[in-house]
Amino acid sequence: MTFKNLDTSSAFKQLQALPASDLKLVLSPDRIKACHAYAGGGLTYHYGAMPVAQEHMKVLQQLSDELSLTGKYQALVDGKVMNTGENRLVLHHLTRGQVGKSVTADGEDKGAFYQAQLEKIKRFSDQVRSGAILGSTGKKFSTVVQIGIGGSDLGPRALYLALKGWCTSSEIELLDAQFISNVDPDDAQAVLQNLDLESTLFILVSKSGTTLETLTNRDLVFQAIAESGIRGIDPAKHMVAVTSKTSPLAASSSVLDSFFIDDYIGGRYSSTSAVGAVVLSLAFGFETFKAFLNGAHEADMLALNPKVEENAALLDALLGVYLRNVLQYPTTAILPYSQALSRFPAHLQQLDMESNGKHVNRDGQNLSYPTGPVIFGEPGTNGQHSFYQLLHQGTDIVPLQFIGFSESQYQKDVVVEGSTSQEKLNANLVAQIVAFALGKSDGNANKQFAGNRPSSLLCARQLDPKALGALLAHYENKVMFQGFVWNLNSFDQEGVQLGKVLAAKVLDGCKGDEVLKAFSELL
Ligand SMILES: O=P(O)(O)OC[C@H]1O[C@](O)(CO)[C@@H](O)[C@@H]1O
Repeated sequence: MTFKNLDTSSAFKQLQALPASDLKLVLSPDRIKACHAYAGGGLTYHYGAMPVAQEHMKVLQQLSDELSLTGKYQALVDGKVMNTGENRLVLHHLTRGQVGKSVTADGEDKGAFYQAQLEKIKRFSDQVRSGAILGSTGKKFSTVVQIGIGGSDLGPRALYLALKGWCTSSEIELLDAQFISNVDPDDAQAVLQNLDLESTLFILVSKSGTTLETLTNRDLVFQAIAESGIRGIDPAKHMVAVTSKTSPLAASSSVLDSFFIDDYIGGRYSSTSAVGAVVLSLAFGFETFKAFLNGAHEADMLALNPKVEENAALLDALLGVYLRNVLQYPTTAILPYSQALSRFPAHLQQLDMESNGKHVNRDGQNLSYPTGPVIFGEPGTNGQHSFYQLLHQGTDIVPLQFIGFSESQYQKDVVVEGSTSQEKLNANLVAQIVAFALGKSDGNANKQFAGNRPSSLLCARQLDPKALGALLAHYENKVMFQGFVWNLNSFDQEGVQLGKVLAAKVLDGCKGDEVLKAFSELL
């Protein structure tokens, strides 16, 4: 398999020569109906409002073939070392099903290892939810609190919020889930002050077992339990750990139980491993979590298809490359028209920017072309009343990714002025796509909308566990394919180390560093 930089690709040179399609001329009902690809879990990717024509699609297929994008995905799931920076396999797909060959590493079958952890999580969550496992003072657990940061927080938190409404309306018994991530002591305090500690189970999540924020928050929790004055409460019976077998946390005796991941699951790709499985199975029950995994696995299987027009994640990735590297747009907005996805853009920020925010290729050589875009987003319609002004009339063009659903989760609605709230929500979504694409001419320049602002849409009937699993996997696979196109390693994160090292130096008295000292005296 050959790895080469994007600027050495002949298909990429052809792509650069193709002018963008003028959306104001090409957007039509036929085009909207024709331009879509199934993404799994009932989710469909629509790209009619992207500035590309049949010639672009032909060249994107050539680019995909020339760079062996699906071949690289196949190699990844077959167990080739794709995290070159850390010399590790990349196995998060295996946490939701077998996509490639069986993979053996560290003397064990990795599929069997993830499956065994999942079965252990099923047994544990069933026992907690049924009351077979109780808190140390005999109370049933009603709240779970995840303590973790980055990938040990953002994905599970976003997914919990995404499915809470669906589970409630499906009459699934819920355990309340809360999250503590920031080392700001006010984050932990805001959660701790409202808890009934006797009926709370804490989930300490750190793959490395060394993340200072997480260990500090664990100690704040232990301190709160010690200071609670509750007779007979045993902190060790109120905490479980999710970590890797090689981490310092693995041997801890101060937890009720431990669940394991390994070095082949990157933090930001860990939502489908024990990192997400424990909290989501406890909160919603294992069956809901399993349905979510099935949605993700379906998307993973679809992503193997070498035909670009039939592979939603690959197509989304390649269209993103066209926007980033040919049209030179530096930003992408993620706009879910679903309140349940309120934290999903925050998860995608880590997924995309920690993966592809790189300036060297997988061999450590400087790249001469732009890589991962800046990602930001908010749920519509709230965003419309905030930053959409710049999106419509600002000097930069920001490509947009809309996410929408025909039906709400709670299915409780009201008709006001002839339409339900869900109809109003989706009317806004549709209106925005068209407003961005077609614009509006006006004699008054202040009221002029230039149009030609590209967008895509991921939509399904309802945000249920399968659709959510497919949505998550769609983005993971998109980011992976873009990393292949840019010839970088999407699976390490050296860029977050320097700040950690300097913070430790500050805590250690700055060690003679005058610049650090001057700044530290400000606070
Ligand atoms: O699970 P851990 O080892 O505590 O790491 C937390 C997070 O820290 C990071 O390494 C970056 O700071 C993320 O990639 C990761 O998700």
